[in-house]
Amino acid sequence: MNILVINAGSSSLKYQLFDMITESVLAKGKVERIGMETAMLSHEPAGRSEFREVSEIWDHTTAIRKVLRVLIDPKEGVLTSMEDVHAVGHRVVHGGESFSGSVLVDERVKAEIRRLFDLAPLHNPGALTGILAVEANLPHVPQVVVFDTAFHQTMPPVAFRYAIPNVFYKKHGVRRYGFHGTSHQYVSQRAAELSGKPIETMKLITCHIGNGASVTAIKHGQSVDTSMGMTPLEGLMMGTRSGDIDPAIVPFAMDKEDLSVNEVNSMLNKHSGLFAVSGGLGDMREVLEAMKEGDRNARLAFDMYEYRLRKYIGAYAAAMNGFDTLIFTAGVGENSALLREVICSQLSYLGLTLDTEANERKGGGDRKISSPDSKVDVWVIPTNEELVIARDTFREAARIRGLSDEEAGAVTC
Ligand SMILES: Nc1ncnc2c1ncn2[C@@H]1O[C@H](COP(=O)(O)OP(=O)(O)O)[C@@H](O)[C@H]1O
Ligand SMILES: CC(=O)OP(=O)(O)O
Ligand SMILES: [Mg+2]
Repeated sequence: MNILVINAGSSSLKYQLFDMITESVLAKGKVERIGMETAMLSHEPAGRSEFREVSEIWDHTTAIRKVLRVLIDPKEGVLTSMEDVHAVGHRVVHGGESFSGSVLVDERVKAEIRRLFDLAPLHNPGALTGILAVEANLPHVPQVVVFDTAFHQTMPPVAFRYAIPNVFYKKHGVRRYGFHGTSHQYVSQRAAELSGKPIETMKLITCHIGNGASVTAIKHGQSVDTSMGMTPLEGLMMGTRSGDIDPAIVPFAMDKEDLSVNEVNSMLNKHSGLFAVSGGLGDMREVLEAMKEGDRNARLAFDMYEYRLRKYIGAYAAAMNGFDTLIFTAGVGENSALLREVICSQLSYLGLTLDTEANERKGGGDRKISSPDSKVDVWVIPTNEELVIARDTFREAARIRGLSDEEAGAVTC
């Protein structure tokens, strides 16, 4: 069975095609700058060189059509016909309180994703457009949605409620939802597998540190608290997002700088974080480079970023009465040995000791970076949200066909 996984943003769309017999990636790629004359498709068939094409792509329906075409292209493609796409899985950022797991797309699911546009205006509209575009191009193929919020639905009210009047929760769904759930779940399960311990006995803190960044406390396999909130703005300092601030700053800034709701939202989501403190560098690689050259603003940005993450780790240690496993994942977490080292050097009060050589060793893959006598195991585990989406989609697609996983893996039409 071949599963196409789609992660649709507002102006871009990433995809991966999996063969579920071997869980191997047959091709992956992305369409960027959707809605412009210079939209670009980059397509990477496994083991072959990347193919790029610039053209006008005005909407997601056309973008998906382009992706399907390149997948069956005689030269660049990896499939013989569109019939070879057996199911499609989508990443949807916000599932609200309605979804605690992945579901097959139907009219109710689409309506619910639409209803949640207000809570995730940057993410949910693109996802729904992606679903409708697949429907238009592949009308008979089952589609499954996997929500960033689903894994965090196990959080107790003490973690998910805000201390503001009830009406906001009851009437408008104002509460902590948490995001990156697919990634937090994947790396925690992977750490349990690699350690040979049942996850039901473990207390983990998972740090997903990419462009967007969040930390999660996972007790016995369940998310019990996480740093992102009603939207992906709360919590850690990020590339261009502020993370936690005094809420009184919002009306203050609106008043003093005469900002509208949209402007203040944009200020906090797109012009804050590393970008604001460093003076224009929103990418951690640029911040690290500038720091090396002695740039003091970049240094402060890095120090704040690290300090805030370390405070969350301390908070979640308190929330779970200790923890046994710390995981770093996503772009910064997987690649910045410096960030990991600075954080871990300040966690020695927990009996945590780093194997500095293992921490600095280059090369991807899952790796333990704590020393053998450390009281807390520290892992770097590359995240793989697409694989989780493919697995969930596979399971749902097999279920509706009444097939076992083994029978479903062998499906070729
Ligand atoms: N070698 C590296 N060292 C430090 N940071 C890195 C490195 N490679 C990538 N990053 C950072 O990872 C971030 C992007 O992470 P990623 O997980 O790909 O983000 P997203 O999926 O949210 O777009 C960027 O800030 C980038 O600078
Ligand atoms: C939810 C979220 O912040 O996602 P991303 O990190 O992909 O922006
Ligand atoms: Mg990401």
